[in-house]
Amino acid sequence: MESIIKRHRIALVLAGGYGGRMHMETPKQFLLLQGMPVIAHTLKAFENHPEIDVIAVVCLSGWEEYVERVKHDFHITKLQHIFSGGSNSHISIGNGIKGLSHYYTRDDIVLVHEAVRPLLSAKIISENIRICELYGNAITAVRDNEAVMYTEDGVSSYRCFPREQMYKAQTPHTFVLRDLEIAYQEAEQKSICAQSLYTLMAELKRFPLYIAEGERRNIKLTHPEDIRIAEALLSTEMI
Ligand SMILES: C[C@](O)(CO)[C@H](O)COP(=O)(O)O
Repeated sequence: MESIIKRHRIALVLAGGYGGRMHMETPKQFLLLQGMPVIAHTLKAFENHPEIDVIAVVCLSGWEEYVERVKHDFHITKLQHIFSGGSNSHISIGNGIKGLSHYYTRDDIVLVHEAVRPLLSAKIISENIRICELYGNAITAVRDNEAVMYTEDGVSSYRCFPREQMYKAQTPHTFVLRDLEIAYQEAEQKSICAQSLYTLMAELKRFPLYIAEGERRNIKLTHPEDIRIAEALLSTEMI
């Protein structure tokens, strides 16, 4: 009889940054949002999703105990690994991939998500898994609703892109572990330090990248006003 090996679906949550643009002492992934740490909202989204088996966090140095406390206080039972963050997101993702490679097989699926996108929905997680299982990868993205101006000097623009063809990348970015390992090996050989996993994969051009429908509310907390926007979005959910 043919043996059926179950593929793990792993959420790799990135919480390794300082969030300088937020101008707060506390890194933005640990700020409170409706009385609950931002990262707790994010971890809950994965914890509550039936298709996610394991959660791993890439954590800013010195905040590991805080994450352990969040795990305990908010009953994040799927959180099984905390890996060290690096000095930028490229290195942090690399640390996460190396860490996961010790425990999981190369066919397992990894959803790489920024802790500072706490309004992640179950629908986006399901869509990432569906698209990745169908095509081999998934990048969460939303259609753009504004014109995009291309500029080289930040002063003038001579080029625009058709709006219908523009999408904004969000996270999760979902890949099989094998492709993540290969991409990071190649990045190391070519000394590439990418801004995000999406930009790395786009630059390497190893395969097409497939869109998983995102949501406008899946915002990334970057600037102080984003906290108020997220609070407002969360309170509309409760009505
Ligand atoms: C990954 C990302 O959120 C996709 O839009 C974005 O590239 C991250 O950018 P940041 O400069 O690291 O916040």
